[in-house]
Amino acid sequence: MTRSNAPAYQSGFANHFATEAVEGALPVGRNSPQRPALGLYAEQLSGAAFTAPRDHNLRSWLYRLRPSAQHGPYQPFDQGRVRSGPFTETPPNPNRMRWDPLPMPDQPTDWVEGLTTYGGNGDADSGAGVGIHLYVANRSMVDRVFYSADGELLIVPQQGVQRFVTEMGVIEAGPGHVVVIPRGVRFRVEVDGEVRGYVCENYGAPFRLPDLGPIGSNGLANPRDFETPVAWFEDVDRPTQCVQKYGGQLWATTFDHSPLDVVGWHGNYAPYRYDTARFNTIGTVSYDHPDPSIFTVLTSPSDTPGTANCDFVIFPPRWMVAEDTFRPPWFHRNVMSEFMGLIFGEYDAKAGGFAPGGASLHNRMSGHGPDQASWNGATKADLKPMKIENTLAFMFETRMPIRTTAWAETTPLMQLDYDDCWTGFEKGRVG
Ligand SMILES: O=C(O)Cc1cc(O)ccc1O
Ligand SMILES: [Fe+2]
Repeated sequence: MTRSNAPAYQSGFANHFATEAVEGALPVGRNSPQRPALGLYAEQLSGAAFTAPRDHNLRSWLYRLRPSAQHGPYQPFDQGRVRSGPFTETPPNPNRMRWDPLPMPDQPTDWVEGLTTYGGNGDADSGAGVGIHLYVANRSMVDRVFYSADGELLIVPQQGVQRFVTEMGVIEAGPGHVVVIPRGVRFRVEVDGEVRGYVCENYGAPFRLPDLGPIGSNGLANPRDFETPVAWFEDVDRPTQCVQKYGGQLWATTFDHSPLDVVGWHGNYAPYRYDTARFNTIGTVSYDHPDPSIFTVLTSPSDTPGTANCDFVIFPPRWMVAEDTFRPPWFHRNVMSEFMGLIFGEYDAKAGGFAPGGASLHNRMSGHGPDQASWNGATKADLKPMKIENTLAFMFETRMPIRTTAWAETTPLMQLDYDDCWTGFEKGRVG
């Protein structure tokens, strides 16, 4: 395997970048010259319809050692625990669910082999919904690359440093980072030990920054803090297996070379990472607990204004100063469905049971909120300014209910006693 040097990045969200690993690889003033420099092949990678409005149009031009078209037929590949929308393995289930952390593998396992689908909604073909996966791995992908034709991948590492060696450059990420790999972009994941993380496979509109409304022109995730790698390529003539997810199934073919051979590229369709430590968290400075939409990092809008196909929301370290307020998340029922994960620390609504690497699901209109221990603590707390520290939780919040896979409903990781964290609240006193 070729190891890249320390990755370098370009700053900005969905900028029109131009980057070349070898000087002169990029044509100047045109995209498709009669004979591209250095004998390279020009290829357009479209992430939006050609005719998408300009501010939604996503495409990049890649200049590569060999055309992407140079391969034989794809054959079905072992699905493992990967599933896809439409999710029909189990009937819709309104129950609140929580899972213990996905254990590290006891066999050598790479990122593709360790991918496990918990659930999702919508339908990959129709371009609406999400697939929700966790992954564990303890070895690098070797002579193997992966891509999803079904959706963009929002990856949330939870343990271990991981290198996403993509066609368009190398991204290093660990707990606290998020990585987005656009639909169709091929990559391998290199690891130095055990890693774990979460994936939102977004079948819908690509993630973008949320509007800020009255917040103004700065705040939440600032565009400058998104990092896209510079061009990087390898010139490797060993057979390389390319696994793709297409139409909900895994397929594989073998290239006679590494397809990570893009010498230069330009455009606004590219992978990126974001360090959540840079999130400008906004909250109340008076009273009440605001809706968690103020913590939205990225949103995949649907056709209904303000009603996301998926919002990616984080619960980062922050000051709590609200007066006369129950400060943790309130009890609530939500038309949107909420899948949560924990990167590190403790989540302020759950004093126990929600562990880093675990997950919870609160589907449409299911009652949830603080567990009893958190409620007890927060109702008695002395409301001095207080910092929630050393914690990072997140939520994939989506407009359609989430259906779980058969694996997720039957795994021993499922906490069958989850409901108990809300039993035993004393009745209100009216008499
Ligand atoms: O359910 C959860 O813990 C997520 C959540 C957090 C919050 O602060 C408000 C609403 C909400 O759904
Ligand atoms: Fe919630």
